[in-house]
Amino acid sequence: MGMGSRIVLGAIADDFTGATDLANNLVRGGMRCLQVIGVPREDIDLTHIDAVVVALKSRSCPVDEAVADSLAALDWLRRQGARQVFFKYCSTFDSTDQGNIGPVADALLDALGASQTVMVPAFPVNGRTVYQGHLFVGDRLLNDSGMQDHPLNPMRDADLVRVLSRQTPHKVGLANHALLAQGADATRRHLSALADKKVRHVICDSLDEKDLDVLAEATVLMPLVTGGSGLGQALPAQYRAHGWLDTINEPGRLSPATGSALVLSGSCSRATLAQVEDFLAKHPDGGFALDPLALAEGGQQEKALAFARQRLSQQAPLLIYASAVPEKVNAAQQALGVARAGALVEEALSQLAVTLVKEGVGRLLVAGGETSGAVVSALGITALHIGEQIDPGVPWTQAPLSGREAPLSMALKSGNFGGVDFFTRAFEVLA
Ligand SMILES: Nc1ncnc2c1ncn2[C@@H]1O[C@H](COP(=O)(O)OP(=O)(O)O)[C@@H](O)[C@H]1O
Ligand SMILES: O=C(O)[C@@H](O)C(=O)COP(=O)(O)O
Repeated sequence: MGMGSRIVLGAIADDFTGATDLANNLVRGGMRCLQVIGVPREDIDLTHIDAVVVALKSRSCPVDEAVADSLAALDWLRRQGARQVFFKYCSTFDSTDQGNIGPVADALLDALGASQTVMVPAFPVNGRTVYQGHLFVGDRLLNDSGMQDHPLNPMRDADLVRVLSRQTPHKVGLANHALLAQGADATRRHLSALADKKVRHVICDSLDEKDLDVLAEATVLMPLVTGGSGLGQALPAQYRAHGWLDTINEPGRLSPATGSALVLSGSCSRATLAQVEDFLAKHPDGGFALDPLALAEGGQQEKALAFARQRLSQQAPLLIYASAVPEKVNAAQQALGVARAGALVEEALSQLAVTLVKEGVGRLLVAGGETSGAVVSALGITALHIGEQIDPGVPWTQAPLSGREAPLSMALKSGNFGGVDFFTRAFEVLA
């Protein structure tokens, strides 16, 4: 551990790739970080670990479940001695009017006996910024960024004070850019003046890393902070300034990667579609396309497995993907239902991962948040050590796996993250 026998930061993330994104930024800030999948049932060794991120699947589930799971994670993290708790949600504030961001934050504040928290979704390097409480993706307001059509959490309002006010009975306030420009002391005074007026949640502007540094300095002593992964990169310097954290050389050091390489993609996000296209342009014979309609008929998964075995025996680059343009996805969803189409793909990719890892795949890249959740669960992985960043928000990770001598190297890519050559460059970073 950092200094003494406790972890410094305990984080609760509402999905798996979001957890990896935060863990990645904590490592970049200089913390040794472990990601656990769900709340650990037994004691785990946290020697030489400064931060633990508990990955939940609480973004789109019913509010009660999200609250209960988050409180269970909080309880476990407090028992590990976490000095500060971080509730990580999406940099596009994915949620509905019922929740889950407001209710989870309220429950965590109550459990911690705290009266106020900040909401800092920004991730500037990936184009997510907040100005006057309004969330932008690149140069578009959130409600004009594509997120208005998200299948589970359509985001049709960019005014986060208004969005959050629909999710909590408590007062919501704003710390705007002009305030942040005055520095950490002025920001702290503003937060405390808002607290006197019973403002429980403060939406924070952030245009760039400088704003995030000010926010980290102003909030380091708060029991609970919430946001995207951007704030996660700024906090470790503050922990060091308080003497809670050693200076760590190579906080993201992993063992050498071994085994063959495989890319599995169940993401249909725009960035992933471009990455699939780029891979196929470079390796025209290297891809196998899955289709939910063919999977439902039976036989396609076996064909994919045979194809994979042949490519792997030649040590050739390999991508198995269900990623498809919206028209194709809609057609499959209309024929099979949204849930069944998704489940067929997730099941097929998970089973392929389990079989192929048993047969020697040791470097596995998975694209898509839900897809990553399904694959990681099917592999029985309970904890991921965080290593080197491939692109902002996506690191290599390593997981011990029974039946495998060396750990499995995995990269879990959130749908909209990563450069166009991600599926090939990721393995060069690892080499
Ligand atoms: N061709 C397809 N037709 C229908 N659904 C699909 C198809 N390909 C993938 N899916 C499903 O779409 C969902 C994509 O979500 P996810 O993996 O979270 O990606 P992202 O991070 O890009 O949102 C998964 O449930 C996946 O199984
Ligand atoms: O904060 C972010 O943008 C990401 O960490 C994240 O949560 C992305 O969600 P998915 O695209 O659903 O993986």
